[in-house]
Amino acid sequence: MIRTETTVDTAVELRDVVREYGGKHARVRALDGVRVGFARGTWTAVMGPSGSGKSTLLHCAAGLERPTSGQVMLGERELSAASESALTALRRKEIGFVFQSFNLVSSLSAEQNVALPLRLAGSKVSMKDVRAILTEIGLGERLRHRPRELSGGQQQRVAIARAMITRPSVLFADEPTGALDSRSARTVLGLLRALVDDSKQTIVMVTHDPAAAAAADSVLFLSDGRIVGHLTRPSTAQVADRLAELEA
Ligand SMILES: Nc1ncnc2c1ncn2[C@@H]1O[C@H](COP(=O)(O)OP(=O)(O)OP(=O)(O)O)[C@@H](O)[C@H]1O
Repeated sequence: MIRTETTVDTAVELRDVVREYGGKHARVRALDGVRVGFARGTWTAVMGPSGSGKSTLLHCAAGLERPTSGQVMLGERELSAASESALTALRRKEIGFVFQSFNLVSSLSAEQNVALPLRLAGSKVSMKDVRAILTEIGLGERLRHRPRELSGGQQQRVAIARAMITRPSVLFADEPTGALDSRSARTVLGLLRALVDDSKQTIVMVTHDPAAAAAADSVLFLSDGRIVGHLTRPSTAQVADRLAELEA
């Protein structure tokens, strides 16, 4: 099995995960026996051609979808065997998710958006903590702004703060820089790097952008639902070359 680092402290592990879609006559095997462990405190990018299974891998690892067979372990707990209610609780407390399209609630301010996961989980909301995290990511002057009053990069930073407020054991990101200009993308990637280096956050990120992938600690390559390669601390050019080979 590929491990993203040699350490045995694995935050999420996929064991022989198969995910199929469709009925008997139009079956698609989106993941075809994926074995991988994501080490705690590391940042992994997942790349591959369109349709190679990247989003499916992320959704299975985050407990948003169940594998057809195989196991998904979040630390010691088997996500793939959890009941719906246990899964919902785990997703609220242990898993953070950031999307390409930010998915902020448009009627709520930045600070209300960040507080939302705590309210949903029925936890006590400390607005002091909410403001501290927004200030830390450079949005201390924008606490009361609604999403439409913020730039794309600022909205994505609010979305990251919202995902981090419950201190999840893993942060999953699906194309977090896909909708951003290159300067905002660099700011968001810098924020993710700081979370890994300073807070030992585990991040698993799907991206199409070789420069974003090169900001991670390692890059996994998928093709036809299988892991076909792994690079550690690659350059942007190395990532682009490997992707071009897979797309050829
Ligand atoms: N809900 C679904 N129903 C049927 N087929 C699906 C479904 N979701 C994904 N697939 C299929 O599974 C395969 C993998 O899809 P997935 O979205 O994981 O790929 P991807 O690598 O993320 O693609 P992209 O880069 O284009 O977003 C594709 O063939 C896709 O058509």
